[in-house]
Amino acid sequence: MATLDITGLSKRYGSTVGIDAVDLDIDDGEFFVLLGPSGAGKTTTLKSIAGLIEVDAGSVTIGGRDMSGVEPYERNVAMAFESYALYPQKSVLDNLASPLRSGRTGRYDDAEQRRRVDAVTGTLGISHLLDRLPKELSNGQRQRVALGRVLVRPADVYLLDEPLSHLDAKLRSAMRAELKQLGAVSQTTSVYVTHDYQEALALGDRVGVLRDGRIVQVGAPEQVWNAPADTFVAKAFGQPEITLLDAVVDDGRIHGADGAVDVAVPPGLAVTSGQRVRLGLRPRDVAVAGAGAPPDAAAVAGPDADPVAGPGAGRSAPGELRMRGRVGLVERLGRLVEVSVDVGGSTPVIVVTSAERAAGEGEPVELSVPNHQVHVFQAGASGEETPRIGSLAGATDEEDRA
Ligand SMILES: Nc1ncnc2c1ncn2[C@@H]1O[C@H](COP(=O)(O)OP(=O)(O)OP(=O)(O)O)[C@@H](O)[C@H]1O
Repeated sequence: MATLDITGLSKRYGSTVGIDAVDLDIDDGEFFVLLGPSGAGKTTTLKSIAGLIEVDAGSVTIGGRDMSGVEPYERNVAMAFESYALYPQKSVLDNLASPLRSGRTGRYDDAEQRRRVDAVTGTLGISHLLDRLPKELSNGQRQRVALGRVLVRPADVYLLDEPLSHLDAKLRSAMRAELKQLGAVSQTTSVYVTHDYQEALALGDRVGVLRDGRIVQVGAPEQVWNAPADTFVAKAFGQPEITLLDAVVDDGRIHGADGAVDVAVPPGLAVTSGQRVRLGLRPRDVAVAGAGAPPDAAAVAGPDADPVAGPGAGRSAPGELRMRGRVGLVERLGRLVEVSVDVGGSTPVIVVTSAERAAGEGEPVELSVPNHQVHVFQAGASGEETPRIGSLAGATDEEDRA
């Protein structure tokens, strides 16, 4: 059990930035997830903590002890790599027990060894494989044995690098649910690397998002989900990606998507007249109010409004943003469908909805999004990531940013 503090950690490989001034304070017993795309610096961070690479600057402190100059095997960290290293000539049981037999991390009699091995193999679903050799295992089974080898022995910190990446989706989600329940994991400070946002949200006590070697945001899963620090984080969480609509602030209102969006600036949102912004709408937060006239169209848009007038601003009900549009592409995703709705402007709004609620291609629809789920970001050049300013929920805006 130990805290893990990382300060100003930097590592270059020639001219390539591995990590750049990474700071993290991880609590004793915390399960911390590092999320980022390929090449973001996740593995470099883990290897730096383990002492497997020499960093250019910064420090790693485990349990209050500075690790500068401390050899990897003296750091009392256990690391599981995505590429699993197992002894090819040893059985699964012997592979799992070998960290307990080395004597480096304490002495365990046969009964204790067996108890520890049983605890991890039960959770990892590999109890029936104990007599096999690594070459007699599938990749997913091999990966679980490699993870078991790490978790079988007590350590101050577990470093887990995409340890479930070779499992199919179903097994992976079952396994991640159980992984955190495992006594050793729940009690040990752990850093878990993934590029799968669902895994990060499901597992992390907190999540740190890495981009180009830098930490962009650290927070509890609901914080990074509800208040992404910038468009990069917003895009990293959610599939399909968040839609970003260009808009502009004018005379106390936000106008966008060629008139489809017209909404008052909520109190507390720090924007000024003339400022360009981006409105972020997550596909699962957007509801299709109905094809053609929604049942409550008269109440929402007034008796004179034409609900099938095509793209244009729906009058927003209190608490939500409404937009009219026309359905473009409809793509089935099993029970759900992904619908692309042209609301005017150059960017379609992507909606994920149930097949029953989806309108057909070409049909007019009205979309609605709760105001607190409409994220407002600064505008930027194409491809540029920009910070979040807040949301359209005036009342909860301060809370969102806290
Ligand atoms: N040994 C090395 N030599 C040169 N460049 C390296 C080396 N290891 C990593 N890099 C570079 O450093 C950057 C960060 O790599 P790192 O492996 O930490 O990323 P990652 O987030 O773990 O990626 P992935 O998800 O693909 O494993 C990348 O640009 C990578 O190409």
